[in-house]
Amino acid sequence: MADPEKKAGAHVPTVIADELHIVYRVNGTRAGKGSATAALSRMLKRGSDDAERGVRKVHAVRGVSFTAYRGEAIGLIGSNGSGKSTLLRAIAGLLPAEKGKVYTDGQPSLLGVNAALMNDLTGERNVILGGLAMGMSREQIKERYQDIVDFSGINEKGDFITLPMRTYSSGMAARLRFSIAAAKDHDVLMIDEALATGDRKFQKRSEERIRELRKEAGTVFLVSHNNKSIRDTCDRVLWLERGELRMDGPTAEVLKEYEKFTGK
Ligand SMILES: Nc1ncnc2c1ncn2[C@@H]1O[C@H](COP(=O)(O)OP(=O)(O)OP(=O)(O)O)[C@@H](O)[C@H]1O
Repeated sequence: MADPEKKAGAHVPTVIADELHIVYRVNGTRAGKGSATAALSRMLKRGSDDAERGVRKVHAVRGVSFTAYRGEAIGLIGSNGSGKSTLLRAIAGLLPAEKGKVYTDGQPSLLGVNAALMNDLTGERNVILGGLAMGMSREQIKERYQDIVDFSGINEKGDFITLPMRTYSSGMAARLRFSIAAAKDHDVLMIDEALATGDRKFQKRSEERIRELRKEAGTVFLVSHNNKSIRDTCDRVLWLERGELRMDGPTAEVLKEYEKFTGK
């Protein structure tokens, strides 16, 4: 349950990014990349600089700073490859900062379209696993199990929850992932494009749940290319372009500029 004291306190920071830089290192970008001799020569060159060893750097996030507060729903927008998913993964603690820092209050949860559930296990087992992975107790999961299944709508077209997840369509799998993640009250919940995958009816339900999660005093980040989803759920938007924060402000203002930029 959300802490009522935290709830009452307006402007409590939950995530602070301070001049954050994220750099990916990609191995094997020189000729003969896959061969054993290339691997051996890389090992022998240990200690020399990255470029010599055939390591390419991708500077995905460049000096991003912002502070997110409790009760905010923040949209992350920007063209393909602008660094949105990278920024979320860094906030979740899945990627190290090259320079700068991320501070978070509580454990942020990242819900991606690719969030790892086990394809060979049934939906039912995945609900339990996912719940345990988020730190819920078996009793809490039992209590919320039916709500999760009902919310996902997986059983609307037959008893699919007892079938392995590999038999689900991509939309059904995304719905189940969202439903599992949304069953818990998160301090910081980050959603990567999950809404775009469900059908319109499910999108509406998810948007409703995002609004509830915000009321429960958490902070929600939503990455989406769907400006309507952003408009309907977020009150603040961060616009990234080429890894830099181009604009940070109220949804209407930022979307207006972004739509000018994309020519819509
Ligand atoms: N694992 C990785 N290794 C190397 N480079 C990566 C990796 N993942 C992403 N990148 C690079 O980092 C940059 C930012 O990618 P990111 O996925 O964060 O963008 P995005 O804004 O989420 O894009 P999209 O809207 O297409 O999902 C891109 O240049 C991409 O090529």
